[in-house]
Amino acid sequence: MLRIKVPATSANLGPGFDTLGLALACYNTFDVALSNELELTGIPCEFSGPDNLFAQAYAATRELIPAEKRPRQASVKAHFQADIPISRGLGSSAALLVGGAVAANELAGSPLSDDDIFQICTRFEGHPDNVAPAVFGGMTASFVAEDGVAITSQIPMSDQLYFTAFIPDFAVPTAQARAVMPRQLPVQDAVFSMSRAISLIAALGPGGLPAEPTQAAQRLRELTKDKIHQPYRQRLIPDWPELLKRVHQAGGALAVSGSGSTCLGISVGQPLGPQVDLAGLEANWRALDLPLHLGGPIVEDLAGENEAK
Ligand SMILES: Nc1ncnc2c1ncn2[C@@H]1O[C@H](COP(=O)(O)OP(=O)(O)O)[C@@H](O)[C@H]1O
Ligand SMILES: N[C@@H](CCOP(=O)(O)O)C(=O)O
Repeated sequence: MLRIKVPATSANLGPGFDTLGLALACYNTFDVALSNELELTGIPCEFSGPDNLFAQAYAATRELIPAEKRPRQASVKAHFQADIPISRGLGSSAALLVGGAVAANELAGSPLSDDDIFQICTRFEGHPDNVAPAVFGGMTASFVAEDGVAITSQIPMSDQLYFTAFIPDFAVPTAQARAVMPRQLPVQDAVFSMSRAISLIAALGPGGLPAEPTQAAQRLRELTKDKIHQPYRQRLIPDWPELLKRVHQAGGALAVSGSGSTCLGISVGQPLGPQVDLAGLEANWRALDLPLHLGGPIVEDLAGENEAK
């Protein structure tokens, strides 16, 4: 029996639509073993059939394993402990895909590389920005080349940064949040976001922000602005203007996390969770101060012996 822990991810970081993402220390944990039949436990029953994303990624990854290394047992039993909230913009779908792909690979003795896992899961997810940090950890910038190959780079991060997930009690499925975006954009809106995304990458690196805390917060607020997706998605989050005001008063910046509904707070020097009052908003919100997760998914052999051997 193997235990696989895959981190939550927060994509876009404001202006880096479908490009930037980071891994956060909140996990989906999958206890997995080879089996002749698919058996998924610990999940809401509406998500437990063969179209479950974990099961789909498992099956697709297994097919890519050379026949001589493919385990004889055709399927997997997996128990989920899913701490990543579903359809809240924290990469729950990417975590399931990566969990399934890593399970298939590990139970076959790891014939595939991390990059293979990244390619398989990106094809399912349709964009690489959650899958890359879920597979490689830290903060990543990613794109899919014209030949269909996904490419990612790790971005060095300052250790002075704090990330806070403000999570509401309502879901926004990614498909819905993509549907509210316009099909075409004015060039000046694209430039608005592109210029901030590039400067944001530099700003989040070691020594990338002004040393004076008020100026650092001001710079982060400017660099997390966006005109590609946030203006449209903020309308799906009725508390956005008030939450933004409170986060700014607490000295932080705020971006829609992935496609929402979670909003990601970024601050320098101290976490925002204890500083931001969440009372009196329309929705019920909770704040989770989450360290960056570095490295890939965590794999532990619970039985001391991998069944594939
Ligand atoms: N714990 C889980 N168990 C089963 N399916 C899940 C789980 N978490 C996520 N999913 C799948 O992922 C979908 C949510 O994906 P999406 O709307 O992109 O949200 P997110 O922003 O959380 O990735 C769900 O509809 C379901 O199919
Ligand atoms: N770039 C995607 C990211 C979706 O992230 P999720 O965590 O909401 O699945 C988008 O903005 O649609």
